[in-house]
Amino acid sequence: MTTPVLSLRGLSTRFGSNWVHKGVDLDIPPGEVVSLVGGSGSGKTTLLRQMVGLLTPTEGEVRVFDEPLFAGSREAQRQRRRRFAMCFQGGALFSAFTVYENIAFPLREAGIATEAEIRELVALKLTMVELLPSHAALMPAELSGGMIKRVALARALALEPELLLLDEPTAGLDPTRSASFVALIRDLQQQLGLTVVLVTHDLDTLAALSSKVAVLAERRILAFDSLEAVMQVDHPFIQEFFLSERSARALARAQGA
Ligand SMILES: Nc1ncnc2c1ncn2[C@@H]1O[C@H](COP(=O)(O)OP(=O)(O)OP(=O)(O)O)[C@@H](O)[C@H]1O
Repeated sequence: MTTPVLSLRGLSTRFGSNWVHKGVDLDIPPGEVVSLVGGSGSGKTTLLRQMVGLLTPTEGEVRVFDEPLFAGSREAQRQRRRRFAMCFQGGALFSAFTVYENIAFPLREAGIATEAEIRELVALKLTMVELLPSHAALMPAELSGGMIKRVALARALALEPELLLLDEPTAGLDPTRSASFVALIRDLQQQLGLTVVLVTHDLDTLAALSSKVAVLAERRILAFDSLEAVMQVDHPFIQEFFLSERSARALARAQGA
């Protein structure tokens, strides 16, 4: 069996007396695009934050690239950290930095490139996300919602990660901008051979991107399979989420695309 890029093993999360996750197990093989869905408050964002080490689960283990997330020396952890990146909902750009400085930030922090190389890499990433060289000088406050997401994606791709995590990548975008951002993610995923985990409420995004869907319900991963297979699972959340009239329309649109 292929070694998973990301594994969650017996992961449980408690906030005060509230258990959000209880025994979450999930293995994500390389090259998959996995959409994580679940009801509001089911703990999707929390799980994403645990996957990148921003939060520590109460119990259980997160493994990336076949090693515990926090295994080894500080340097080993830094090396591992460079192999994955997360795009936060809303972009989380540094508001006092230009677009250029935002994208250059991870490269500077990693200390692996000269200023001339950084200039070249930033230009390359801007092209990758279909922005113009002139956008480099803009401040985040001067950007549209779609541009913010593209800059956040360029910054996440700066160190050429193998694993990309996206929290609600199309939230707040109108349908046209959402479709074009989804197409960009799909193209980059294929070009770069990325493994992607995304949290989304948006069925158009889910249907257009996912090779697999993981359903978080009853505090665990209730189903993990292709969209078609997951839709067959007889569970109230799944039936409501995928088989409502609105969902059927979105899925039909995606299949016709
Ligand atoms: N730092 C925290 N302290 C206490 N409770 C928290 C904390 N972070 C999250 N929670 C709680 O954990 C639960 C899961 O939150 P989370 O944001 O992960 O859910 P979600 O599935 O992403 O929700 P949504 O779809 O509404 O964004 C919620 O009940 C939330 O209130």
